[in-house]
Amino acid sequence: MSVISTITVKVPATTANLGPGFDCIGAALTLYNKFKFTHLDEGGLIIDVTGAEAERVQTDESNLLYQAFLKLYQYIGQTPPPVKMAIELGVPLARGLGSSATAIVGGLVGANQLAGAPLSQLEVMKLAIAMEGHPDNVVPALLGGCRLAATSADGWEVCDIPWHSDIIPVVAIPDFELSTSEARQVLPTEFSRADAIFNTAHLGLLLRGLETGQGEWLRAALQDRLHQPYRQALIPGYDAVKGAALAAGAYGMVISGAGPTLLALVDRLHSQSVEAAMLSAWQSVGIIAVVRSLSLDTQGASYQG
Ligand SMILES: Nc1ncnc2c1ncn2[C@@H]1O[C@H](COP(=O)(O)OP(=O)(O)O)[C@@H](O)[C@H]1O
Ligand SMILES: N[C@@H](CCOP(=O)(O)O)C(=O)O
Repeated sequence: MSVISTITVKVPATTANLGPGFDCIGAALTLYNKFKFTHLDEGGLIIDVTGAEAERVQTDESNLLYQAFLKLYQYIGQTPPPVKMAIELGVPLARGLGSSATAIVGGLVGANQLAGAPLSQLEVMKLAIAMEGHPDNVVPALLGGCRLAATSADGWEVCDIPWHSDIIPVVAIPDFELSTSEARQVLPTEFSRADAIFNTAHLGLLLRGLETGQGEWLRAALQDRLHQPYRQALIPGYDAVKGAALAAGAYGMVISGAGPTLLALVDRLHSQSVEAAMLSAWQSVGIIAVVRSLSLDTQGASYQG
């Protein structure tokens, strides 16, 4: 068996929703999965996974990275080549940090490069959104930064949301999983006019708060009535961790994506005290967590080889 070509794709974790922006806004974070694709001259599919919780990732054709790889070849009307995929996990699985989006974006970008780049970045983005079912993880995972996606007559309009450099995202990642599909099942399908207005107003305020770093706007903006009230019960310790983050000086705390990771937005001065407070609040209810201050990834998916 010999190697025809290789490509390595690095994709950032993402935090979706940011409170009031359910299913439309997300930000790429400085935490990464790496995917190495080796195009072989013969054979079928080989998947090798390393990193924490590697044993939890499927190594057959049901693997999401491979499903995305396949999707691109189907889209361009070609047979996928024999391939070895080496997955280096840096993004924890099913924690609300967009691990599935890394696999979807990684598989599509890797396949596109191995196939000689037949698709534009916009076409890859559309395929990724269709696979994930919502844009708020895959768009920032592909493009980097904080991104808002809205449907348009032609598909999607995506815009870059300015993020003030003083705003630090602190993620508190507990040692239990919550699948996104499970956390979507608890959501109502209809909302009151008051709740729709509440979220519209708070998302508008959030965009200005992120851009300016204005503390009062951020403090008021990080509220939501579309998903968090229904998901909090799935996250033991939610109230304790939120209380601790706010008392330590965070602007606010929200569920990262569908959870269970909790995300605090904090100014530089308070990031260490907020980290410590969130960690000890979770410990106090018997949950082991990893808490980290991260930065915004501005590059999105990148590749070499
Ligand atoms: N690096 C990866 N390679 C292959 N599949 C992955 C990878 N990361 C995540 N997945 C798949 O996505 C699932 C988690 O998706 P999801 O429940 O949406 O959580 P998350 O919030 O992390 O995106 C995993 O159980 C696994 O099936
Ligand atoms: N808008 C989605 C985001 C899911 O993010 P994930 O990181 O948990 O996959 C939702 O809230 O369901």
